[in-house]
Amino acid sequence: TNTEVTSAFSAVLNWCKTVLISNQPDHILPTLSRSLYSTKDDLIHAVLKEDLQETLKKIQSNFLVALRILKFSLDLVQEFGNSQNLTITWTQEATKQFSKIQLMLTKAYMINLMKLIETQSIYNMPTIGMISGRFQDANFRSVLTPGVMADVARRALKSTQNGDAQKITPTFLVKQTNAHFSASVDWAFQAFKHSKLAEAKKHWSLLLKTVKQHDEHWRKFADERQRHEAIKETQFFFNTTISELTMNELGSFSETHTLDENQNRDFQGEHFAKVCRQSLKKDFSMREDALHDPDLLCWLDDKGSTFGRLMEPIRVEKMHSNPDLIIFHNAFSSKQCDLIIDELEKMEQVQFYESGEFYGHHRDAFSDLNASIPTLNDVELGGATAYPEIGTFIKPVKGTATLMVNHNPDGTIAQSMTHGGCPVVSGVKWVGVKWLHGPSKDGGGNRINEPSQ
Ligand SMILES: O=C(O)CCC(=O)C(=O)O
Ligand SMILES: [Fe+2]
Repeated sequence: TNTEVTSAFSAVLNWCKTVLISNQPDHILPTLSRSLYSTKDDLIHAVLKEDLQETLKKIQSNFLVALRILKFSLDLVQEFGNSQNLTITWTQEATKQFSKIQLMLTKAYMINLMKLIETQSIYNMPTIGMISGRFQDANFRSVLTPGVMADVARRALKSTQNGDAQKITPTFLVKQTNAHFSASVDWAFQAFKHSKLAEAKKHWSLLLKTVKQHDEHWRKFADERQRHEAIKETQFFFNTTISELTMNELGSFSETHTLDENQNRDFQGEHFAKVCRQSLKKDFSMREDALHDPDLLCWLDDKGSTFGRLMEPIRVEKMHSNPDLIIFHNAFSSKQCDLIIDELEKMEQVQFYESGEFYGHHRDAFSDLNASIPTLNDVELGGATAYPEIGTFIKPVKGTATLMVNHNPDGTIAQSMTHGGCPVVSGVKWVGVKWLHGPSKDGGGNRINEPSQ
């Protein structure tokens, strides 16, 4: 929840109000208004009319902005407050809230850092490939901002220059960035403050330069074995440290973030990563040996009508037999996809991923049901569904639906249908998950057409 942000903000506003009502010196107001509003009039209007919804929304959606405002206000109190003799309570309150928010930020920051590190490990991808084009987003969200990226890169580079490049493991990065947390936030502030294009570009090119240098070192040390070790280390650190932080320091902020058990990086985890890496490079979804497998075929499905045959037959691709894994390439129109997102969201049957988010390899829990996974948008980069046992992947293309038969004919869960969502690198991913009774269970009610020669 955003209770802390809201009450911290109310504390700031109460102070503003007192300042305004008690006719404070004119030079306080422009400074104050810069932190929240573009003009002094805006500030006076908002505070006196108590028309604060918009500002609250702005602040609640971005901890970095909230933190900046609070930090700024604290400076103001220190500078002008004592002479006004009205700040003791407010200062105490604001300081308390300020530190809470900072902790929340630390946690959000570390989670994002983990996403970055995991994504980089899975794809073995240079950082530079992960950050291009993301600056636009930086004003409104704290997910993988240039500040986070720059910090990772800066710390990695620094350790490289000190001659301990081997220490560039996720644990090292997390420890370092945690210790130097405030420095990285400052960097982010600079980026926000100078959000004019020219300034942004300057920051950006500095960042890119640093990142490039880091990547050269990353490549050197990124052989399979070392990454595998590094990921195990990360997981340990992540599970212990984050939950300690949450329990001991965040108090009422109770949401704990732990990695899904299924994301245990066993040998198959490396397969998952491998298939994800392939998916970034290739455009087709058919597995490598598919052309020689008589069971795997592509055909057009006319949905049982002449009209369907003429107008819009579905292109069907069979990726695996016994049990079946089948792609329906043009199952939905773009408009239908948009509607489906709305509908499934209400039923909580839609899965949403942002940059760095993924769903580790797993088997779906119901042995008697099949999964249909409609892809509801196009993803800029990443986000394929990987099948490590089969050694194939399905790219997320808007309007495609995958049918996955989750069970063997005897009803047991099919090992071969182990799957997971690869990290989204750029863009977002919406997929629906729909559970269906399949042909082998209900005797053919939903039978899909077999290819007709
Ligand atoms: O996001 C994906 O590609 C897969 C989603 C999935 O496997 C699930 O929701 O069970
Ligand atoms: Fe699944």
